[in-house]
Amino acid sequence: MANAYINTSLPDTADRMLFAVPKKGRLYDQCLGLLNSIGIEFNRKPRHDIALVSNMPIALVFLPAADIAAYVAKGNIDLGITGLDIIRESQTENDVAELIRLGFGKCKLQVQAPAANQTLKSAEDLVGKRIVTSFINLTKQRFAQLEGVDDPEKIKTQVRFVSGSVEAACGLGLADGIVDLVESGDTMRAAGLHAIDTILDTESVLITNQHPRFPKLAQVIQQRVEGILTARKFVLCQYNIARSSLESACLITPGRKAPTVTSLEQEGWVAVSVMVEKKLIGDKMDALTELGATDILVLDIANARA
Ligand SMILES: Nc1ncnc2c1ncn2[C@@H]1O[C@H](COP(=O)(O)OP(=O)(O)OP(=O)(O)O)[C@@H](O)[C@H]1O
Ligand SMILES: O=P(O)(O)OC[C@H]1O[C@H](OP(=O)(O)OP(=O)(O)O)[C@H](O)[C@@H]1O
Repeated sequence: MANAYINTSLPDTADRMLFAVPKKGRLYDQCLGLLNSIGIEFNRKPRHDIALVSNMPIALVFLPAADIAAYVAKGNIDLGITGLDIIRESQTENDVAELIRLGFGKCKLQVQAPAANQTLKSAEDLVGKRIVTSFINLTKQRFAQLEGVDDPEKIKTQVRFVSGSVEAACGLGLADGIVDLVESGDTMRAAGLHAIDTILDTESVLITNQHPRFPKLAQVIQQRVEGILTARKFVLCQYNIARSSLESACLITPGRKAPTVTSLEQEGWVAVSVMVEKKLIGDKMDALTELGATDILVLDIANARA
């Protein structure tokens, strides 16, 4: 019998790798920025959650971040970007392969309690009390540890699910403590809460299922992402140094593998070109200046490949 429901406005994704990215929320802008920097071109029509990539055999699928790990784990989707917190909460860590930590969406899953309550100083103080959270599984696992119980379903602490505005629960008298994501801490401070325990440090991750249908293409995406992350993490530092000081200079800037050294027209001097971690560059420049290096230049790296 013919398929009674054929939606001809849906793009044909047969023979394309399905790559899920968050459709909105905290990770959305950074994900789009990453897709752009790895050269993925697409045109997403308004209200459409599937977009065909024009320059690669990939279809992007825009999904709620909270669902992506489960789709990838089940094999419906080949590749995805989501938070580590979501992978752990949806208990999919054994069914997905973590390819790369992406360095954005960094925050902590914390137990928070009213700052004014002097009796709640650590997570142990909430054992047996009421907790509200969107992270039911991770919260139950943490309290099972604290209670010394093997089965998280058998804890005496009462853990209740809410889907958002978790921080309001204590003020409304619905909870003694909450478990939620914290980045700057502003949301919790505004709600009169403070951290008494950290359950997980999370960030966004590129994941694939254990049996990817397009392993070569997934590897290409992984390599491109790694290149962009390296480029963001390092700068290229160039300087001139007396050959007699080259050994000391190489100790200051050893590079990822080794510095490139070229001779200068000026007798006894060499030019050095080397990758340096961005966060260390100020200290390195100071040390090189002290050693007598001149013409120190620092250049951004647009892309990189090992
Ligand atoms: N404050 C934050 N700082 C950094 N990363 C965060 C923060 N809040 C959430 N994240 C990360 O982004 C992921 C998605 O969170 P987000 O709140 O955007 O979800 P959402 O799918 O938009 O849901 P919602 O319906 O609540 O908007 C989280 O699982 C976490 O990995
Ligand atoms: O420590 P902060 O920098 O204040 O960030 C923490 C807030 O960010 C997340 O929510 P989000 O703002 O994404 O909205 P949501 O409550 O709708 O999930 C989280 O649930 C906290 O409420």
